[in-house]
Amino acid sequence: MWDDLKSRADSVAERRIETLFEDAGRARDFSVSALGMLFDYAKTNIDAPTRDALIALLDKADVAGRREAMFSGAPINETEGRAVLHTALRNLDGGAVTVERQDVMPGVLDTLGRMEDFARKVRSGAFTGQGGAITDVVNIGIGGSDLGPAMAATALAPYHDGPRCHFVSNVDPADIADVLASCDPETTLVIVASKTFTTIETMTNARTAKAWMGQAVSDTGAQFAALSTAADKTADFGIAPERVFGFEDWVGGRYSMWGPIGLSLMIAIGPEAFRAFLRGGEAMDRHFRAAPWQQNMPAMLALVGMWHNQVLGHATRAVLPYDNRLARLPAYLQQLEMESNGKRVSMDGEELPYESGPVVWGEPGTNGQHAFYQLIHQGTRVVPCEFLVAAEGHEEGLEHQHRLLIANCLAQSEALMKGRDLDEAREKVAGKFEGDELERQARHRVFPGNRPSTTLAYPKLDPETLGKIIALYEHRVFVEGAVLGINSYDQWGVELGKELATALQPIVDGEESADGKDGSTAQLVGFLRANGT
Ligand SMILES: O=P(O)(O)OC[C@H]1O[C@](O)(CO)[C@@H](O)[C@@H]1O
Repeated sequence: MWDDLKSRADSVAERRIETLFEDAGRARDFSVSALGMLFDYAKTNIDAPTRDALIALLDKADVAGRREAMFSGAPINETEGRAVLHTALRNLDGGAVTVERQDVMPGVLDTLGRMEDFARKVRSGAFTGQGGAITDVVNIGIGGSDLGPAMAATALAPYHDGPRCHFVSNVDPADIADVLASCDPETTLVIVASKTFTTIETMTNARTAKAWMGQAVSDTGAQFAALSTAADKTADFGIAPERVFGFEDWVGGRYSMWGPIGLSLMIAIGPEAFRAFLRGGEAMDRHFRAAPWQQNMPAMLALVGMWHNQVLGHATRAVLPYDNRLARLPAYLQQLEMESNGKRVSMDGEELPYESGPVVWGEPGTNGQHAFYQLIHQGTRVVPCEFLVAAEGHEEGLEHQHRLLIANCLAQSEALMKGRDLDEAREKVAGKFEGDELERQARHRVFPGNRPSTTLAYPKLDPETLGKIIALYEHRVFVEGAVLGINSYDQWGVELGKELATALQPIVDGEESADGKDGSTAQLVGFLRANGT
C-alpha cells in the first residue's frame, strides 16, 4: 500500500497543483465541511485515486475498529495497559462509558460539578484568600498540565471575566519569579496541576509558591488547589480534599485539558463557557465516529498529513494560525502530535518501516510572514503548511483589519501553490536591469510554487469552536497513530533525560564529582560552576 502511494507520488511529482483546478469541482470535492467548519485540502497534489489509496490505509489498519475500541474504554494504550478516554470528559450527555465493566460517567460528571461549584465561588468572591476575593490564579504545571489550559486561556481571552490567570511551567526560576512579582499572595489562588504529582519542575515551583505565600499568609494550604490522579500525594502536600480535583489514569496528560486540568481556564471564562468548549469537543467526537472517511475531518486531516510526511518525505509541517489568539496552538500541538506519534517502534516493538509523525512548528500569521516565510516560499525544502483562519474576529470597529488578515492568509496559500516563474520575474525587473544582470536579478525573484497547504476555516474563535478544533487535532493524532501502528498514548521518550537530570543534580550542586561523566558534560559542569552556579 505504501509502495502504491510512493509510486503515485513519483507519477505526480512534476504535476502542478494548480492544474488540478481545471476540474471545476476540485475545491468542493477536496474539502470537508462539518460542524460549521471548512477543511480545504484542494491546494495539495492529492487527486481522487490518491485519496482512495490513502483511505485504503484506514481500512487496512482497521481504524474504525480501533476508534470504537478507544471510545468504548478498551485498553488501547497497550504499553501501559490503560484505556484512552479523554472523550469521556466531554461526554456531556452522560451516556455510559465503561472501563473494566464500570461506568466512569458518574465520577466524571461529579468532578465536573465540583469544579463548577468551586469556579463559581472563586469568581463570585464566595471563596476568598486571606486578603479577600481572589484576584489572581496561578496554574503551576508543565507539558499537558500547562499547554492545554495556557493555550486555551490565550485563545479565549475575549471571554475572560474572572480573576487574572497565569501559567508557570518552567523550572527556570525566572518563570515563577516573573509571575509572582505581579501577584498579591493574600488574594492569589495557586493551582498545582500534575497528573502524577511527582513532576520535578511542578513540585519545585509549587514549593516555591508555597514559601512565597507563607511570607504573608498564615494558612497557605487554604489558597492552594490540586489537579491530579494522586490523591495521597496532594494530601501530603497539605491540600484539603475539597480542593483536590481528581481524574483517572485513562486521561493522558496531553489530552487532559477537558477535565480538572482545565480548572484555571474554567475560572477565567466561567463554567458556562467551559461547557461550550466541552460541547465543541463532544460534537467533533460524534462527527469522527459517524462520518464516512471522505467526509471525516480528522481522518482526512490525518491522511493529508501522512501523504506529505510518510509518502512525500516532507519532514516538517508548519501550523500557521491567522488568529493571533492561537499563538500557543503550535506549542500545544508540538506536545500533542510529537509526544504522541514521535515513536521509533510500532505497538509490537518492531522498528517502523516509515517515518514517525512529523516535526510540527509554527507561529501566527501575519507575524511569520515577516520572519520564516522566506524559507517556506523559496527554500530548498518543501514545508506543507496548515493555515487556520476565522471568518469573524471579536474586535468591533476593526473589521477592516480582520479582512486584511484574511486576505493575507489566502494570499499565502495562493502564492505557495502558484509561485512566480522566470518570465514573470523578468517582467518584475525589466526596466531596472539589463542583459546578464537582469537574468541574475530575475532568478532571485522566482518562486517555484507547487507547495502544498491546507486551510481550516471556521466562523469565530469562541469556546465551542475551540473545542471542535482541539478535538479535531486529537483525533487526527489517533488516526495517524492507528495507521502507523504506533501507540500514541505513552511517552517513554521523556524518561531518559529525567533520570539523567536527577543523577546530575548532586554534581551540579557540587556534592559529587563529575568524574565518570563524559568529557563534554564534565567540562560544561566545570564552566557553569566556575561562573556562578
Ligand atoms: O502532569 P504531570 O504528571 O506533572 O506530567 C506533566 C507532563 O510530563 C510528561 O509526562 C512528560 O514530559 C507529559 O506527558 C505530561 O503532560
